[in-house]
Amino acid sequence: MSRSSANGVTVIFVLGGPGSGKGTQCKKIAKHYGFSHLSVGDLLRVEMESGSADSAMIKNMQKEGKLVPSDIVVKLLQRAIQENGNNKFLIDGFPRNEENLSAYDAVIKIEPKFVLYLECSEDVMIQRALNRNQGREDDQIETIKKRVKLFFESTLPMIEYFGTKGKLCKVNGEKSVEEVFEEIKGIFSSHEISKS
Ligand SMILES: Nc1ncnc2c1ncn2[C@@H]1O[C@H](COP(=O)(O)OP(=O)(O)OP(=O)(O)O)[C@@H](O)[C@H]1O
Ligand SMILES: Nc1ccn([C@@H]2O[C@H](COP(=O)(O)O)[C@@H](O)[C@H]2O)c(=O)n1
Ligand SMILES: [Mg+2]
Repeated sequence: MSRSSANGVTVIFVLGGPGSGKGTQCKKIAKHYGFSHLSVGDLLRVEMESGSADSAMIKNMQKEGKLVPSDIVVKLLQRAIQENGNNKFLIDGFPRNEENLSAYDAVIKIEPKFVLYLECSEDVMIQRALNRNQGREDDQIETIKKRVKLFFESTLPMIEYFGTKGKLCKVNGEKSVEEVFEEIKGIFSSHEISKS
């Protein structure tokens, strides 16, 4: 039995390419529905700045647009969930590939209620990431292109896998922020998740 049904913890995976709006929408969902937003990219950035043994490796992987080994990512995620008093989590930017999902299933084991996918074209992703202006070292054109390529090669097949399991909820991420959020509210309502 999944832990979600065993102890009432709700997890939603939020996926999409770089710049598709995951962070933007997660902040709105968190505020509206009382979820805790765990951005795996942000957890890695915090770990990188902590000066831990993995700092240099994480910095290098992010700069190169590559994925950090799943055991490290899942440990950070597990700690973030355990330290948080909430029982409702949006996991943003995870799982990115099959290895991520296997490590999650082995350690955290909370079946996601559904997977929210923000679909965007490559051109829109690239323009948004380039214009983001948040000082991210990986928001420069060469790295963005690598991240987009990795998304199509490794993450999209995962997203399609969730579709075969009946877990996938896709929204048009190219609409305005408010229009995307309206679509998301419809999805939450159909899963009987109400405003906190
Ligand atoms: N629907 C939208 N329309 C226009 N701009 C948007 C929309 N959603 C997000 N943005 C803008 O696009 C940029 C990227 O958004 P965001 O940081 O939410 O993407 P992300 O999916 O979290 O990307 P990453 O995977 O790189 O962290 C930000 O500058 C944000 O303000
Ligand atoms: N599951 C993950 C998620 C992220 N990373 C690394 O962090 C970078 C930024 O991630 P965003 O979700 O904020 O875009 C990403 O390019 C990877 O280097 C990861 O390794 N594994
Ligand atoms: Mg983000």
